[in-house]
Amino acid sequence: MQIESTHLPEVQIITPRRHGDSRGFFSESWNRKALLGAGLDLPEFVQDNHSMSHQVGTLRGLHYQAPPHAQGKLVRCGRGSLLDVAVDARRGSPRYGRWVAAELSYENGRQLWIPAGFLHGFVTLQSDTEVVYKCTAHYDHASDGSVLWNSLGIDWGALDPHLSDKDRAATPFADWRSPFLYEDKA
Ligand SMILES: Cc1cn([C@H]2C[C@H](O)[C@@H](COP(=O)(O)OP(=O)(O)O[C@H]3O[C@@H](C)C(=O)[C@@H](O)[C@H]3O)O2)c(=O)[nH]c1=O
Repeated sequence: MQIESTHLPEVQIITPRRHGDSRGFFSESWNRKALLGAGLDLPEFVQDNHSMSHQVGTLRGLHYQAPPHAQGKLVRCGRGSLLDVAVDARRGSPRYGRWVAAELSYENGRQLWIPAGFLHGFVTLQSDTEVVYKCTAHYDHASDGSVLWNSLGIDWGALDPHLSDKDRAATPFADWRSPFLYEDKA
């Protein structure tokens, strides 16, 4: 397992080892003990999600659930590829509004760890891309929110993405009052 930091210190890229043989490969896609041993203290996961997007350029995001239902997410790709994006949305954070993007694909096996307090979204780079992710809180419809995908200067590589009605009508980042607060642990 390999752990890479990004320029947002709380967001990390985890790449589990793949044991390949003539049949294909085997991989431990989630191993709490191994991640704890590597210094990553991920909270308990309570829900797994799986989505599939037909079109290249399908964009889902930028999503969050407000506290007390805020979710941390461990995201990976089951089929195809995507650009996965996390945005620091904690008011008072020195990195408020900064974002990181990582390409996750079936081939590269990378996972992105996105803690609570960050917006999450992705755009698909291949047709029929499947995204699978573990969440630290259950879905709560009333706490669910979306920030407008193109209001942060993120380079999505797609100018006219396929969006849900909810995401098309989302609030621009500058007009949005984040429900997240930065707690400096230092
Ligand atoms: C997210 C979610 C949705 N749903 C339902 C609500 C709705 O009828 C249908 C589709 O929901 P959405 O349009 O919100 O799906 P989607 O746009 O894929 O939303 C997801 O996007 C990514 C980027 C995330 O980070 C996720 O947390 C989630 O917000 O599924 C659940 O039942 N449970 C869930 O956990």
